[in-house]
Amino acid sequence: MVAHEKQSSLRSKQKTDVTFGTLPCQANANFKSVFSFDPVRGCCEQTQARVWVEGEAWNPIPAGRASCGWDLTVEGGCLCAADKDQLQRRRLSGCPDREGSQRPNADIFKGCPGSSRRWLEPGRPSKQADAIKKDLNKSDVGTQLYETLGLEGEISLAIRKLKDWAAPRPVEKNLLTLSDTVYIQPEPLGVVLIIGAWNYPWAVTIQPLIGAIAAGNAAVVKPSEVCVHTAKVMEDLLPYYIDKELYPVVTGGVSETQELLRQRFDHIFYTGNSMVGKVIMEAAAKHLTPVTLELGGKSPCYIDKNCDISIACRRVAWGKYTNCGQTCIAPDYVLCDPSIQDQVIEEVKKSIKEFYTEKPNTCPDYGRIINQRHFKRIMAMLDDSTIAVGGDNNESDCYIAPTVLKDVKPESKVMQEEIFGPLLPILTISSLDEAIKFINRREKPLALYVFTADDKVINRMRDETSSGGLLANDCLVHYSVSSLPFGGVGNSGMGCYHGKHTFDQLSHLRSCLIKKLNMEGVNSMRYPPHTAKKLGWARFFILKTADLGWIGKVALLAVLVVAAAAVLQKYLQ
Ligand SMILES: NC(=O)c1ccc[n+]([C@@H]2O[C@H](COP(=O)([O-])OP(=O)(O)OC[C@H]3O[C@@H](n4cnc5c(N)ncnc54)[C@H](O)[C@@H]3O)[C@@H](O)[C@H]2O)c1
Ligand SMILES: CCCCCCCC=O
Repeated sequence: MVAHEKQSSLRSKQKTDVTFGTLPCQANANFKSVFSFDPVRGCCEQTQARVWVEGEAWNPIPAGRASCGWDLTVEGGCLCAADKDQLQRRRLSGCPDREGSQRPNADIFKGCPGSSRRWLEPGRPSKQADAIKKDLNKSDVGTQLYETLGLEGEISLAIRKLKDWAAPRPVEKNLLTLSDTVYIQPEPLGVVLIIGAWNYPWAVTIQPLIGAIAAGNAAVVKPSEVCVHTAKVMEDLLPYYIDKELYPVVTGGVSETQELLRQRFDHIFYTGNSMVGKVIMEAAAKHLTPVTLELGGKSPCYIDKNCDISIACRRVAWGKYTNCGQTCIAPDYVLCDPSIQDQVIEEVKKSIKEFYTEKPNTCPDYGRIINQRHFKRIMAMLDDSTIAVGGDNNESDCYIAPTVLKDVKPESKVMQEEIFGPLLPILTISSLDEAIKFINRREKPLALYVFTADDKVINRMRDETSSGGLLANDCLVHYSVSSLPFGGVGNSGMGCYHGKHTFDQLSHLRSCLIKKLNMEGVNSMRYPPHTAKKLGWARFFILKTADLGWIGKVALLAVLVVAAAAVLQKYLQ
């Protein structure tokens, strides 16, 4: 189905919302507002679905009825519907350890039918790699290295850790709640809209999806239309491996995305540029929908005089020219002392040759600019700068050679926006202080790179600047560490993901305090009539004991128990 047909079918389904009364088991039942449910375990008691049966009020779906229908609703409209029994059967088969497990459940990633894992298995003829070759000239190995390897890692991490992530998380208590059970219970948000970008189309679109599924959400996946071939393959392949009713792929461009954005979701996870990020946030605000914005910007790279320039430049060249510079965390520009500029140029040049040969245009590991619009945008940045290395290009092939620009001025074109292409401007500054000032005068970047042998320089950079991530003596690799929250700050984004961070980002961390109905005496200090004496006790319990350590609290509790026992004994005599 082409994009606009799909959209209009979605729209027409939305209109039928409240009269969606064709459930197999109960013809007179209608659904509304289904946002919070457990698609992995299919636990109907926890759904917030409401069912209306003639002559009755809207009620939470009771177990018997829920088993006949399953509905994902956006803003009072039905986005897609599936038979829940069928989903359940599909998930259960081939997943022997599922019995009694916690929700959500990692089985969806294991060898179950519908598993998202098999399409990532290396060695399979890969439609993804073919498509991505056409879109960005990424090699098969490059696609595995930069796109799918990380996804495999995330899936296997989710399989290993999901039980822990989803389990109740006990928290520290104060003295007043010492006998209560106090914990955080992660729960699914509902339906997540994932809007992907084109530069690493699998990585940035599927990685949030893994976390969304792990956290027990349904998700609408909207790949970037800019990577034409990959979007098509994603649309074709995903429903084959994971449930299309719970994780539908919606393809299309700006108007389709805007149509999606008019709907109500429980979270929007957007990856792309900061300008569109504002559009997303504005649309989300209409429904008070929380957003994760994975944006970009100009990530600075400071090369200190005091470092191995050759190694630094090899790492910078790798970070810059991978995927032809179209990486959100690519070092955008270099700041260095004038005395090392020529050496930096020479070393980057050497690395370009080492990685991509004398003729990068014939090297299978060197990518292409995504399209001619971006080609023209990048080429226009060269107008007022001096090329030190590279500069060759071919519009028909969207080829721009790895390029280094020297003596670049802050006001030059290449410094006005994120480059997102294979141009490396070098700007000379006279000191670390000046570098820090330069960075702080601009928007907070997604990544900040510092190359130095001096820990003090690293510490100063860390303490006196702000950025999504900070890397010393390397580029890009923080992206591959699942335990690090990946995301921007300020203009480079909000929210974060990877590993458990995605799970948390796409869960509601629900505060739970479970008290027993006994020990009412302890509560008297908060009940009216309020008195100074009661306030004094409240102050003591809440404030004074806050600083006590674990042992202190137990000791205090023991004293209080003994005192209470003494009082009680005296009272009973
Ligand atoms: N932080 C990250 O993880 C990360 C990863 C990749 C890319 N990026 C950033 O993304 C940018 C490049 O991506 P892009 O923005 O060119 O990607 P893009 O053009 O593919 O746009 C991203 C998504 O936004 C949608 N979109 C575009 N215009 C829209 C509009 N007016 N209204 C609603 N939706 C719209 C597109 O359909 C697409 O799905 C760079 O700034 C890069 O740094 C960030
Ligand atoms: C290990 C490098 C992977 C880089 C992926 C970056 C995604 C953003 O553009």
